[in-house]
Amino acid sequence: MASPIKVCVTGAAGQIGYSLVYMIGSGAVFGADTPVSLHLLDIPPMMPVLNGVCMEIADCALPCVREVVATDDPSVAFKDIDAAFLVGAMPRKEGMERKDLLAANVKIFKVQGQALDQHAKKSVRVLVVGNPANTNALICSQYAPSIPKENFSAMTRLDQNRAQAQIAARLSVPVSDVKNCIIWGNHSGTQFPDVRHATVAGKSVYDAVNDEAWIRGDFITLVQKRGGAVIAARKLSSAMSAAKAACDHMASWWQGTPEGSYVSMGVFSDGSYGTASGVMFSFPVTIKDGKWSIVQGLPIDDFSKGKLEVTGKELCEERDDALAVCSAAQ
Ligand SMILES: NC(=O)c1ccc[n+]([C@@H]2O[C@H](COP(=O)([O-])OP(=O)(O)OC[C@H]3O[C@@H](n4cnc5c(N)ncnc54)[C@H](O)[C@@H]3O)[C@@H](O)[C@H]2O)c1
Ligand SMILES: O=C(O)CC[C@H](O)C(=O)O
Repeated sequence: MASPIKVCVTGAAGQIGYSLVYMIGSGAVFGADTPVSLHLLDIPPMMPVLNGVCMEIADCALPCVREVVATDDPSVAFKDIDAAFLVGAMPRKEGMERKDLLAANVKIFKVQGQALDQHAKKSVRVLVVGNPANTNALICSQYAPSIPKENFSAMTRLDQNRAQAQIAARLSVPVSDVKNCIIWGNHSGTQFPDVRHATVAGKSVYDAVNDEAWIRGDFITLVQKRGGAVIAARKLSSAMSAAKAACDHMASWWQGTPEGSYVSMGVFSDGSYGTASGVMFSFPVTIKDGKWSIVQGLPIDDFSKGKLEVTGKELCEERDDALAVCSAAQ
């Protein structure tokens, strides 16, 4: 076995953390032959709970787990790490607005950006899960200027998984047959789940579904509102599916995308497809040797263009609000 890679999970005592640390420890992300050193961060009042999580990790007897570091100190948690899952943040509860969440959470990502800048490897790959994920990833990157901005990403893989699962259910096929559903823009109610270029067992999803009104209507709304529907049902934010998606995202980033497949990731926008630049916009990407590239040249019709504009506008507004919160906090 190679030497362990250092993987940090923040919010490790929380709901998503509980599923995520097991999945990482089981080898599902970095490979069954890759040993990991788990760096688990949470806030001081959660240390007893985190201690219980550590006990359970030990009791899982996972061959990949070589070391567990549990701490409330970001300088310890981020020391020389290769990969970070930034989950630690407040989830939205029923009745809470997105703006309330932004004000509460964005400051965490400023502080963690600064800590990553000082303590992590410059090659660290950072996945932001905590909401508002795209804008938190932007702020984190902004406060970590010594780390390339390409090393920061936001999670929209849960939305992609949700979209692919809905298409599979509609067509009564295994979800593994459905590929290349795209999530454009923000991980929010303005995201654009797009199946124009998706395939089912190699054929066009659009043709197989053969119902444009559904694809442009109920399907989009269902995916956009799925997180809220889970909160309404569970009285808690999605956790198992979020942890699975975080693993899928990091596994794609680490291991690359298969030929002909792409995945959706919130990444620093260069203005591709006429989108807002300077925000973390979710695009279809391919990944090779640890580097993502935005898939270029997909035809975009007027309907899609309108959707890209709406979600891009929201991301610009969130960025401006977040920067105001961060400068007020100085
Ligand atoms: N991007 C997505 O698709 C997606 C999906 C689901 C949930 N989320 C978001 O993930 C976040 C976590 O959700 P959860 O259900 O696990 O919440 P949770 O409340 O169960 O757990 C969050 C954990 O983060 C910890 N925490 C808070 N501030 C911290 C800090 N500064 N440093 C380290 N840890 C800190 C808390 O103590 C808690 O243990 C929320 O913001 C939620 O909205 C995102
Ligand atoms: O707060 C929300 O509405 C969504 C929570 C989470 O990001 C999800 O998608 O399940």
